[in-house]
Amino acid sequence: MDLTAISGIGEKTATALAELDDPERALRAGDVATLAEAPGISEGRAARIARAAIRHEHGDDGGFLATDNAVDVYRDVLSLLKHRTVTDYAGKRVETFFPTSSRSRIDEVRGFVERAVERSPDEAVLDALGGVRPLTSPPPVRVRERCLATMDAERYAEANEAFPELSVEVVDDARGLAELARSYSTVVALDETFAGVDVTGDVRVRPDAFEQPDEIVPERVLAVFAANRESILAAAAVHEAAGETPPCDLDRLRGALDRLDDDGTPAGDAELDRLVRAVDDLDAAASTAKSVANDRLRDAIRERDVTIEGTDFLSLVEQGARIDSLLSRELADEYDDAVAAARDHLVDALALDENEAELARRVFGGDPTFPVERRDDAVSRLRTELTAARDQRAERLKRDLSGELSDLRSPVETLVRDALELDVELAVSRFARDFDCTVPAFVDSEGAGFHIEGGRSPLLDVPFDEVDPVDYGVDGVTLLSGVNSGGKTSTLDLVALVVVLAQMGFPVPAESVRLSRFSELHYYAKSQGTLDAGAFESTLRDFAGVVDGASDRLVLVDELESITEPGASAKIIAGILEALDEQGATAVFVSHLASEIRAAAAFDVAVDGIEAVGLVDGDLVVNRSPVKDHLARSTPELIVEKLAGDDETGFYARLLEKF
Ligand SMILES: Nc1ncnc2c1ncn2[C@@H]1O[C@H](COP(=O)(O)OP(=O)(O)OP(=O)(O)O)[C@@H](O)[C@H]1O
Repeated sequence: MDLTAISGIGEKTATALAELDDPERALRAGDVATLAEAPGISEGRAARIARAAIRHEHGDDGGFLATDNAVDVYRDVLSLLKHRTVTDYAGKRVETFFPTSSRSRIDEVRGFVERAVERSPDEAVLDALGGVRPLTSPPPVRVRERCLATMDAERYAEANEAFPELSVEVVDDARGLAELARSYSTVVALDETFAGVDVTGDVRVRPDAFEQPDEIVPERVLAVFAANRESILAAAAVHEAAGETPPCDLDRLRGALDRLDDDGTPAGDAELDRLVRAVDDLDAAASTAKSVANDRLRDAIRERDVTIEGTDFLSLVEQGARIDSLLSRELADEYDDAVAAARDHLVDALALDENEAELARRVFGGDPTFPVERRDDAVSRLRTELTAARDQRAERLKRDLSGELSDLRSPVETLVRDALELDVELAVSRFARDFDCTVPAFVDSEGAGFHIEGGRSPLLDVPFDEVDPVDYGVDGVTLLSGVNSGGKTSTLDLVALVVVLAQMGFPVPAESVRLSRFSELHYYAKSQGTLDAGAFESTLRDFAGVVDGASDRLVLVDELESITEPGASAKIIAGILEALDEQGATAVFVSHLASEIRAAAAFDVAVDGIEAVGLVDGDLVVNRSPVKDHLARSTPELIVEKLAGDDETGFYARLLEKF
């Protein structure tokens, strides 16, 4: 697939996406998390790219939301959905849903929604979702004790690229390998030619290194799991709380994570802990052991009477012989005791095993001296042994653990991705439940318009459970009249909302809805007062676009008359309605000038009305559902009618006749 064929994806983005394992799948699935793993692609950008790819696949030109006000309605829908997501991921992912005229796209989303609304939002699941994030790749960890070796310059470059964690060295022959083995704990030779070469040290010949990177650098997979531990555990908790079958054994996964430290090193191994401590404490323990020996020997000397023969005394005084010579003769047992105490201390303090204890014993002993000295060469030999044992143990544990985690890597990717997707599905399900939604029915015949029963907009400025259900249906071109504050604007908003949701493939907040699959939505909200000549001209230009273009459009316009003086407005609106009628568009124009427009129009314009059923304590009681083919009485008319009721002068009756 040529990614640059998708509008909005340039060469640079296509190159970044090509770094992913399967960019086409991620694009098709709207998998924002995977797309955002491409270098330099944020989640927001990933959502836009996914949207562009979906449009491309379904042949959608992106023109459905034809006006700013239509876009605003879509934005409102997105925020209702986002409000019901838990993770940032799902917040971005819902942006991959958009209204369209493409039947295949609408059907695709309806399939997804059908599954989603089956989900019952459960507090425990929502809680667990709070800890789930898309998996991240930590920066490469530098591994100093291992290197790669090759004789081939090309392989050298490849290895540098594929293994940023390791040094890569060029060698000429087996001798080169042997030299490297003296500086590194492990040397991994990449060339087949080294197979069978006998070199001292830990040298492994792995021509398959590029296919098995986790075996060569077990730190890599360990780092991924350490960096994403919380998210992985949260995703596991989500599966359990939701009763979903996880893609791997969760106890095994948790067991493996328990054996991993936050810094990506193996944890919970008593033997490794012992060796780490022994290396760290070796110097301090050797010094303490020396003090133990000297304290003991000093005490012994203090308590002893030493008899010295005259010849010995003379040789001490005359020849400068050392007092130590007396030690071996007079205090040999005490010296041995002191040395034994030092050795025991060292072995106990470092919890050394049999072989290590053997080396530790060499740290003290030899010819008696006072004070007792430690043998630094023996300490350093012991250190070398302990360090090698520690590194080998760590390496083996790393390899074992990374082998186990490598097997879990792909199931864990699925585990986290499924948990994040569940968040999206739950948001859709909560939306559908919160607003008592139903699945709308598309009517295939052109010009079928829309028919809403029991529609309730969650965007109104009253709590949702106080919204009066509205029934309204229109095919063709219609004027919507009605009392002030009767709900005309709210009705247009409801129609726009229902159509946007339906054409996203989503359920709608109504008892039932039938509608055309509209090609475009043109929504013009009420303008703020009379426009100056320039703004008026540009509005008229806009409407030239509205009346010219794709058929089967839905045009919703709120009180266009306010753009200029009433007389001119009525004529202009009548002209626009005529053009829309000729095109077979579905249109609702809210207006207080219904009679005037009707009189100016060359065809029989339908007029619906939102009627006040009366005045109670000065407040209008309104039937929010427009009455078909009915010019609603205006608020002034109602008030005059009320005054005429108890009128003795005849003045109000006279006014009433004017209506
Ligand atoms: N279906 C409804 N259920 C409950 N309240 C509603 C409903 N529709 C409208 N309202 C309330 O009536 C108020 C006025 O509605 P709206 O602005 O739609 O009336 P309007 O007929 O367009 O008014 P105007 O003629 O002044 O432009 C809304 O702010 C809302 O509080």
